[in-house]
Amino acid sequence: MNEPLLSVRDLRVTLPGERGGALPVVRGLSFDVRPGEALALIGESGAGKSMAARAVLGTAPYGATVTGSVRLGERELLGARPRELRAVRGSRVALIPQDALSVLSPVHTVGAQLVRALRAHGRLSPSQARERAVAALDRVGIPDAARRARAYPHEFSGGMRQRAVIAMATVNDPEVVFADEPTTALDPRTSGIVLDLLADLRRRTGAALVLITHDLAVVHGRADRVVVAYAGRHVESGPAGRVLTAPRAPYTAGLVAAVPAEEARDRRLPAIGGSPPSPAALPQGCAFAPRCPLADAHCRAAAPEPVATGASGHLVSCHRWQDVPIPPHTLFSRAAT
Ligand SMILES: Nc1ncnc2c1ncn2[C@@H]1O[C@H](COP(=O)(O)OP(=O)(O)OP(=O)(O)O)[C@@H](O)[C@H]1O
Repeated sequence: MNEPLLSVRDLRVTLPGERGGALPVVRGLSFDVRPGEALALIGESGAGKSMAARAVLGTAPYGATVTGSVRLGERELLGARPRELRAVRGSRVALIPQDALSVLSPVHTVGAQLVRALRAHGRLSPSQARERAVAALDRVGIPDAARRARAYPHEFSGGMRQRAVIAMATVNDPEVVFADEPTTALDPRTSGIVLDLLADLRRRTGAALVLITHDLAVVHGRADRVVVAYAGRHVESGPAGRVLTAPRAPYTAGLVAAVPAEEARDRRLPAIGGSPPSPAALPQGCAFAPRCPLADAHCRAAAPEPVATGASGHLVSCHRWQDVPIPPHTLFSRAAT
């Protein structure tokens, strides 16, 4: 098995809350990213996925407390000097943020912005940088790249702008690319094109991809491994084929059950009732217990730690994982009736 390229251990992010309180938004998340793999980080809105990615890249918001360990190869990134982090960011680890379009400045041409990103990390002459910028646009499928490099972002369509943002993130050939909900602003057809593009770039450059999403439909066939998070904690992780077809955590089972099967699109989808807790009002014990059909007194008292299910690399954080039925979606269809 490949050694991890990026190793995140017991990552905790606490934000300052109103009136001096503290909001624990990431609460001890651990995961590895292996060279060249596609890892999906899944969970509903508010699970702490974006905050975890920002903490890994050293861009957590002002006032956040970040603890744990983020190792890139031999290098510890948590606590590294800002200069050192800036050198790593963009060149070895890159983020396509959720509000990706804000990455592009409206007052500079797309090409000029790519040239700037290239020259920030490499010793390139202006003409070499221009050539690489055009190649980066070409690589993400922007037609007539040399001409389009001279255009401003507002002259691009939504799908083309998203491609330009991907070109910005990957222009320095990073080893790991985090893509945070890369398709939320796009129509289904453009979403498919952008996801295929990310997969294609991964194959061509050998970069690992961390796909952050709340949408399991996006993950199917596009991830080697998955990590499911809830209220800032690990729920389940392992090979995608295993976790998505035989989930052992009730929460994952609920997410899987809510994805329409190709052959049964008109079937009423069972959904997990309720909504995730606010970081300001986390329940005691397992944070999912208030929504879980299997929760018992032990679940409400003690938060579960990850345990191995026995299947290779498959971990689950649930006291009741052995009681999750097969097929798992019956857990929520039963609860819904
Ligand atoms: N700047 C901030 N100040 C205070 N709370 C924040 C801030 N940013 C995020 N949060 C809170 O932190 C928690 C985790 O947010 P995060 O954006 O990481 O979730 P997520 O899983 O990525 O979901 P989404 O896809 O909706 O962004 C949420 O409860 C959110 O309200």
